[in-house]
Amino acid sequence: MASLPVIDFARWDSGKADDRATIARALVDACKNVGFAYIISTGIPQEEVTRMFDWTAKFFALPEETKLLARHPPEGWKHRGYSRLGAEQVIQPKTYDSDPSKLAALRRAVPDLKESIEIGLEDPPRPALQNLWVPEDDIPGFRAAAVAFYDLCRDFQTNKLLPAISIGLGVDSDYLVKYHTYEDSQLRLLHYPEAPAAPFAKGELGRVRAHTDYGTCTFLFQDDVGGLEVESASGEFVAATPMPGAVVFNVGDLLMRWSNDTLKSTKHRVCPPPAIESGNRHDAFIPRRYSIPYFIVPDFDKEIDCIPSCFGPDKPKKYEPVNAGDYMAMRLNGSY
Ligand SMILES: O=C(O)CCC(=O)C(=O)O
Ligand SMILES: [Fe+2]
Repeated sequence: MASLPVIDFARWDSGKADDRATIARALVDACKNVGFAYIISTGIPQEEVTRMFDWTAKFFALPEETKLLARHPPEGWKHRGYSRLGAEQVIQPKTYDSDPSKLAALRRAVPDLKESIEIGLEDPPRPALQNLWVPEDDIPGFRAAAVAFYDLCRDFQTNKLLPAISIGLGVDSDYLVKYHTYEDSQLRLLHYPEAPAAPFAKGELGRVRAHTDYGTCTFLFQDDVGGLEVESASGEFVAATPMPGAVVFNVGDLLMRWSNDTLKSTKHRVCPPPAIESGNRHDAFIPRRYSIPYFIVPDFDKEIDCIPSCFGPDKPKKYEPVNAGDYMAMRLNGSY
């Protein structure tokens, strides 16, 4: 049995209200009870996913100095471009009010060994969020392929996923879509390199430490290596084993707040898979892994106040309204 609920979007395309309501209910139940699900039949063709993994491998195989031509800016909120090994450290502080040196100490604690490139909308309204690309000649076709894949993800976001969550919460089907109109959402290509196993076994290095995602929600493509784990209600981490053809979906902190804690943003982490013994030639090593998450984030100028169906006389609002951009900047700036 799958470790997470499986939500099948196949019948969404029938266009019938009752088919859509059934999917919406199952998805929102998963968001309330688990905060995570596998989604199948997204409509994103599997050949395109495979092709994007091929591009991902090709991109990370470029020399470091080439990748650094698209270097991520030092400010975490300008979340575009290439972060080399160690540049970004996902942290989960109890509070963000504390002094910056405490955040820096958390980032250093058990460094995550990964590199990534963040891709957003081409020609965004805010120049600070312009995509950063390596020169076309260094990897011809990569930019067009990444932009086309971003558009496939955005299409699933706008025409299926956000409407389903809205319907499941009992608000208009375009309620959430209206907050995500000019796209601060971001596609991330991630590479966890092959590495000697010993520092991982000793706890000196990790892949991604336990955290919750920041924004509205995330869906993720993973290869067949494994390592993603999701915290269960009893506090144990359970493997989100790769399921061919499925994306792993999860609720982010902003949607949890927005829904007055009706929907759950659940902790997850990436652990190294079992080490591979390679005979006498080398020490044991952990295999490389690629993953491709797509983070759905509201337009930065939108005010996020409790979703109307999520509060009432017996369920008062728990949170003040917050500006989406201020909220995301607080979280993203802590990671760099
Ligand atoms: O690579 C993965 O499977 C998960 C990555 C993740 O949780 C994140 O980037 O927020
Ligand atoms: Fe995450």
